[in-house]
Amino acid sequence: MRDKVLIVEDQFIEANDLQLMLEKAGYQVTGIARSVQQALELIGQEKPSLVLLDIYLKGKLTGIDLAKQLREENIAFVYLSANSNQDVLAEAKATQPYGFLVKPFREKDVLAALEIARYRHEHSLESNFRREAALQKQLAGLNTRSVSWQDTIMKIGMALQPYVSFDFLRGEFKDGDPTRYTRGFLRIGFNEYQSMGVSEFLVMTGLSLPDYEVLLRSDHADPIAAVYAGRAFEELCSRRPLKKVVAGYFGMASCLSLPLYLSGGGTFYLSFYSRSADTYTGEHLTLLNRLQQSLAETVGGALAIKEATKGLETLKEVPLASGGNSTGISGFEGIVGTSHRLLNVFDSITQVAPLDTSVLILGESGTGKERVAECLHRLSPRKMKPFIKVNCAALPASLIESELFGHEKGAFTGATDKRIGKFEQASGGTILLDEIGEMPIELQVKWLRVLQEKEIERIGGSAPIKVDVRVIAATNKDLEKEVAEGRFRLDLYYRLNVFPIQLPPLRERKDDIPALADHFVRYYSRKAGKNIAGISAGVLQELQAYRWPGNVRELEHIIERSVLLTKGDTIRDVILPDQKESKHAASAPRVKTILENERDHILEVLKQCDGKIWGAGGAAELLNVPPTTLQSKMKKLGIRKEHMI
Ligand SMILES: Nc1ncnc2c1ncn2[C@@H]1O[C@H](COP(=O)(O)OP(=O)(O)OP(=O)(O)O)[C@@H](O)[C@H]1O
Repeated sequence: MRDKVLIVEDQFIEANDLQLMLEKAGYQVTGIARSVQQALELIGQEKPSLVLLDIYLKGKLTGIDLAKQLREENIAFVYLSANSNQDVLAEAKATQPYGFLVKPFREKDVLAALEIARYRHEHSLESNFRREAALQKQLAGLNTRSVSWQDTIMKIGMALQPYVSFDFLRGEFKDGDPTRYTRGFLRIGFNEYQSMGVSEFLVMTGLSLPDYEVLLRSDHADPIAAVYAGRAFEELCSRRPLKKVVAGYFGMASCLSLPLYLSGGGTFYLSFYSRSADTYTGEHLTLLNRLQQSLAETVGGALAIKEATKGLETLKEVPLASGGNSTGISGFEGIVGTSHRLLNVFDSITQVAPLDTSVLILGESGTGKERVAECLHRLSPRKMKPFIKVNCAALPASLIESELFGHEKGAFTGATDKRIGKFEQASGGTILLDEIGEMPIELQVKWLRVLQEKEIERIGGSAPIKVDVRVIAATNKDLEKEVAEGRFRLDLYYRLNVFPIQLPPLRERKDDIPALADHFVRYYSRKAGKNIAGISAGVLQELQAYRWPGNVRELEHIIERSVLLTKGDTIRDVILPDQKESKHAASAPRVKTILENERDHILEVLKQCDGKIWGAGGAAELLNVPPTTLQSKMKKLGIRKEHMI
């Protein structure tokens, strides 16, 4: 069946050119609309599968207004735009388009954009269906019979968390006594929540019961599900002071409210709050609206049980986290931290790990992208199969192809044997393409074919080989910028970007620094055979004030170094790059070279080991390199025995 495309464009000539172009390529054009109004009429008559959408149109409404509606109706759309200002582009991007074409465009750009849009739409639809089915199953399987109503709300919240992420969830039954059936759940770990009834809420927020009751009476809930972010959230808080208390006390920045109409009468409200302003979108509303009935049945059942078993509540309060040192969550081993930004990453991992979808991990260098890729593999049904890593930046362009796809014997000079490429080695498992932004542009087109057709061809091979591999790509580059500058193919970017996971830089999750520092102190202290218990409060303050351009990797190196230099049982001094520069500023304004730093580091370790290189407690062991390597490095760096004392 031919794909149906609607063109929404007020420039007559451009719209006609597009129509000719599309029809020539085999698309069926369902019409040309010059305004949002006209577009809606045409969609009403015949639903297109794709819309090409200009931002500026005739009439008051813009393409961005129409885009919001298209999202709700699940119709894919690609923006056509002349160079617009940043604000308009940001607003357009927030509607999550399936592509962007900047005028003037060539025919092949239009056709490629439509292809990509269709692919992405099918994939997101497919994964949405799978997600929703999984969630429905989980909700239906909730055992609400033997637990209290609070436990039921908590279980619902936990089941929804990967899909509708929240840092605070409030459930309340508004009809009748306002202090009954009200519960808040503050997220304090991946699967840990502090449950609070009205009295705990009052203690925490410092409100008196009479004040609370006054606030409750003026708190008129929404009759339909709604999302509030940015100015709308501020406005909501000014209208509804109870929301303001939650936002102010727990630091929330957006909210999604969902009324559940219970069959036994009355309405139960679920309010999801997030510390990030951009958490909730129309897609969350669509999902929750579809789940509304089953949620209402589950909650209604739980409240009815409560009536029948008054006094039999068994909710176990989850204690507040005591600044734990690791997530302790199975599958996330090795990833330390419980900041809300990191918990959101865990939610995304939980959501996508079991599927076969490609994942693109984005984040600055040292934020833990490789760790996340390992988790995705470990939590997937492919966990018993290989996990193969390829660092695209470390391979010379001439070798990448044979490294990835392998070669036949005699394929080129020097190919004396057949070689199985990394892709085939990962068969049945997962391949991580690290530093994907460095992949040479000539190879990108081959890679695109592999993703599309799931088959590879060895160099010198005569036939393609089918392979079943899940692809995870990672980069610290801004791929959209790379695309704009012609270094990365747009089509490959869209193929990879089906499920992006953005890792926050360490400076945006400083609450994780104490746990990370503690983790590294214990690890390196054990490794060096020392007995260092922790770091002083002053050092911790310095660590929290620093900006961490090198992220967790930099923190790890600094702690490792401090462990080696510390004599007592507590780290009381730490040399951070800025500090080091300013300490040396007066006497030596020159910045040290990497080799000089390496020399200093080796010397410090050698001094600490009294010049011992080999064996237990020797410098080679502490530096985790073979003794022969250390000796040749020392020679190269001009380190001699007399320097060590
Ligand atoms: N949350 C974390 N908990 C514990 N260790 C971490 C965490 N995040 C990163 N690390 C450690 O920091 C170092 C860098 O992590 P990783 O190699 O995964 O980063 P990356 O983002 O892939 O970096 P690059 O872009 O430079 O390849 C590793 O030693 C890793 O173990």
